[in-house]
Amino acid sequence: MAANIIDGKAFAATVREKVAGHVARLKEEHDITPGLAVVLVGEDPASQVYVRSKGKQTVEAGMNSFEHKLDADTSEADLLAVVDQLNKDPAVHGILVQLPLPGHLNEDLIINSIAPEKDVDGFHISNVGLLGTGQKSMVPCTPLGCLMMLRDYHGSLSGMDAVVIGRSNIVGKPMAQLLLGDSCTVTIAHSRTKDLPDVVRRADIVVAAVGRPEMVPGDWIKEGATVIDVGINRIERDGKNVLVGDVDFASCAERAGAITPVPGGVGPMTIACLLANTVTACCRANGLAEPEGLTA
Ligand SMILES: NC(=O)C1=CN([C@@H]2O[C@H](COP(=O)(O)OP(=O)(O)OC[C@H]3O[C@@H](n4cnc5c(N)ncnc54)[C@H](OP(=O)(O)O)[C@@H]3O)[C@@H](O)[C@H]2O)C=CC1
Ligand SMILES: Nc1nc(=O)c2c([nH]1)NC[C@@H]1CN(c3ccc(C(=O)N[C@@H](CCC(=O)O)C(=O)O)cc3)C=[N+]21
Repeated sequence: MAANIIDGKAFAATVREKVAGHVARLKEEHDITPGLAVVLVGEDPASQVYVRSKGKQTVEAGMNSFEHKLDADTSEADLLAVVDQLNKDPAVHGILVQLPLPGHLNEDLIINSIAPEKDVDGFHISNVGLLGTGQKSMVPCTPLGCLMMLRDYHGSLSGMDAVVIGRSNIVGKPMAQLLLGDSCTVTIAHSRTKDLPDVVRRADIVVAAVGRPEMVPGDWIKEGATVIDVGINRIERDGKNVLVGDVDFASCAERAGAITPVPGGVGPMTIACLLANTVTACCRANGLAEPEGLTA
């Protein structure tokens, strides 16, 4: 079987269009412009690329973008002060602190200092708890983007067997919560999982979020399964720098029913969902009805 390619890039463009529509309506009817603040500590080149692309797309959607670039040796107290200032700023509806942070900074402490209602990454413990108990929260962008593509492709996910490979707080765990919320039977696999190939072979839905280039080969994939590749790995191939996912695309596409490519799959959806979360946060902050179809 040759898999259907799930075009995350095109899907993300439709999400951004919806976002832009809501932004225009907020301006026209309420004189409100949603604002997203991104805090980048240090000069990690990949982070800089991502932050730039996010800022550009925020402005293209009609929103305000605020960028705070801090030195790699910024103290915890100084970073907390920046977050505090953004928490208090009424023009800022969403705050994202780019991860990973330099080693001397306590990530949990910093993330939990963000006002939960402005935490558009959905990483604050309050949002994690709300998501885990099925209450209204801010939903992490990458898992939300994956869920949107899965729902769009399958309609209902109810009763499907899903395997999430990876148990990080930013991707694996919230992804598993969302799939559970949609009534999948969910398995979370990780580096200590016994017989990963066997676990993956049972899955109707495979979400790979490992950070190991092309780790999942096609012969682990059940015929007709849906494969969502979250991995973003820069490797050198034939003397060139290329971007590959956590699954071996060519062999997985031979067996899967549908698969997301890298680049052009989950990545663009992540940024689109960040914009969507910012609009959602802005509506909630102003007591306005939330846009439909932009949250989980
Ligand atoms: N497209 C996008 O928008 C985004 C992409 N990413 C990408 O997704 C990938 C995962 O990111 P993230 O969750 O932050 O990564 P982490 O490094 O935080 O987590 C990786 C997970 O994979 C597990 N793992 C590692 N090796 C194996 C193995 N051999 N078999 C099974 N499981 C294994 C680890 O297990 P254990 O817990 O036991 O160590 C861990 O739970 C990366 O490539 C990252 O770049 C991340 C965020 C957004
Ligand atoms: N607080 C925080 N929130 C995040 O959401 C967050 C983060 N920190 N740190 C880093 C990871 C990674 N991440 C990506 C987003 C988009 C692409 C993306 O758009 N990728 C393009 C390719 C881009 C390229 O060519 O490099 C694609 O897959 O098509 C990739 C990776 C968000 N992250």
